Amino acid sequence: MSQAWGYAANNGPDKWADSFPIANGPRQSPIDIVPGEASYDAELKPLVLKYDPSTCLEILNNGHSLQVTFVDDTDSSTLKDGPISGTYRLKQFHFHWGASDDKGSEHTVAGTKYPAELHLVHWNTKYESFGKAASQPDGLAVVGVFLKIGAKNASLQKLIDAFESIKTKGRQSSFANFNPATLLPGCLDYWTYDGSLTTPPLLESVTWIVCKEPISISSEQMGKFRSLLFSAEGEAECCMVDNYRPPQPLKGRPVRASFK
Ligand SMILES: Cc1ccc(O)c(S)c1
Ligand SMILES: [Zn+2]
Repeated sequence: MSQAWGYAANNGPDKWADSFPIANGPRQSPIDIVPGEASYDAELKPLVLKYDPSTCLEILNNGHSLQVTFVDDTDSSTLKDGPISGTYRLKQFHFHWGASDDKGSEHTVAGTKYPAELHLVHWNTKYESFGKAASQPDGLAVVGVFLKIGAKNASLQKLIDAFESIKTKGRQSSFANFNPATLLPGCLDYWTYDGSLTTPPLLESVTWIVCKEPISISSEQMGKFRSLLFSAEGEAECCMVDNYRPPQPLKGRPVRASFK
């Protein structure tokens, strides 16, 4: 794949293995989660998420998704317990979504696709940085939250209100005092398994924590996500949609549930 990776026919998920052979590795993500085949693990702890809104730094269009980035030089915004050991710091969150409401999530639940999926990316502080952690098998922990069409979401609206300033690839703007905890569902029951980044370099360093309960997004708000562009200013406009990787082979991995 001579050109940069993306989600088009010529550079999308089916082509990623050309430049990133790990795409066919043993612990790739996302997966289809089959609740009846997940095993309840009574030893799994509740998630402990502590987020400090003052660590929120900026919102950006990186050409693949919209991303909100956090200051991660202290343990102000962290994930602990759940299936992980130690302390993982929040680095960023971003989304994956579809061109229509019948697709867009990366993980699926017994084959069901949600219109979008939120990823909260955390790195293990036993390593000195996100970059170092990202290459370690226990380096990252990503909390996945499904989005379901329903009531308008006031927390997502705060992100959407900034979209005009990040419409095109490479645009970023300051984004302060946002509390990512407001994007979490009320119930934090989850499935967990060992996987990877879902975008190149597809590093197999992620402990996935996928929440069972979705959060809501209205149809109008979903339309605003689809108004963002993959393309940079001055390029032919290409709507940022279908920026999701389809489920990958489980290859014998156990999927555990924190709930009965
Ligand atoms: C670190 C990171 C970057 C992009 C992603 O889609 C995910 S899932 C994780
Ligand atoms: Zn992601």
